Amino acid sequence: MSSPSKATTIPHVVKEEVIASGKWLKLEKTTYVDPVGTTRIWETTKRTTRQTGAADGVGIIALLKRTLHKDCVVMVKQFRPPMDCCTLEFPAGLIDEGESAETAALRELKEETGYKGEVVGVTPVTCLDPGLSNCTTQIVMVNINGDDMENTDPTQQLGELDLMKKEKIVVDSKVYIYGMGMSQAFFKPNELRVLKQ
Ligand SMILES: Nc1nc(=O)[nH]c2c1ncn2[C@H]1C[C@H](O)[C@@H](COP(=O)(O)OP(=O)(O)O)O1
Repeated sequence: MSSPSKATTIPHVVKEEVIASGKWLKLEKTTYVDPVGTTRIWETTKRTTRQTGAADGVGIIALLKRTLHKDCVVMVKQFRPPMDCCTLEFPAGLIDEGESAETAALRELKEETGYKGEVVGVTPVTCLDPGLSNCTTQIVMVNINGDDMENTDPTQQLGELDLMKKEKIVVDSKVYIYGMGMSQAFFKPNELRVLKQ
């Protein structure tokens, strides 16, 4: 006997109301219709800085390439006020108005690490924490020629917050997942065929 079928509908947002707003973020009450046709409420955070048509920011996977060295993935350790500790992250930042993801990536990489890079790839717009926020990012792949004179003694241009010292470090989930993917591809490539391609 087949089970009674539930009515299905295309889920969609009906209304977005701002509950609180600051300089960088706002909290909204999102009224939406779920897949079975029930009207519900979701609490949503959004950035106030979003530019039309673009992702909010970029994340940068930068490979430092030097003669006679293994390639290194460049990461940044910085104090993050919402976490009240330092985090280990890929270099990242918000896209400025009128800026492309590629330009933002090279600018942020220079600011946060001192390295001058070359873009070799960029993802489509991806979401970051969709149960919490509509925040989006594009991941930009960058190569750094570490033999270039410009990249032999890189100097960071960090803000005040980045220089604060704290012991505890939380690893960004993107870094962790990247590490697990690399580990899987290297040590157990046959267990997940998609990683072999
Ligand atoms: N949620 C935020 N709250 C703040 O009080 N300030 C914030 C938020 N998000 C961004 N910013 C400020 C902090 C920096 O001065 C600029 C640039 O940020 P971004 O490009 O994201 O750089 P990183 O923080 O290094 O990723 O905006």
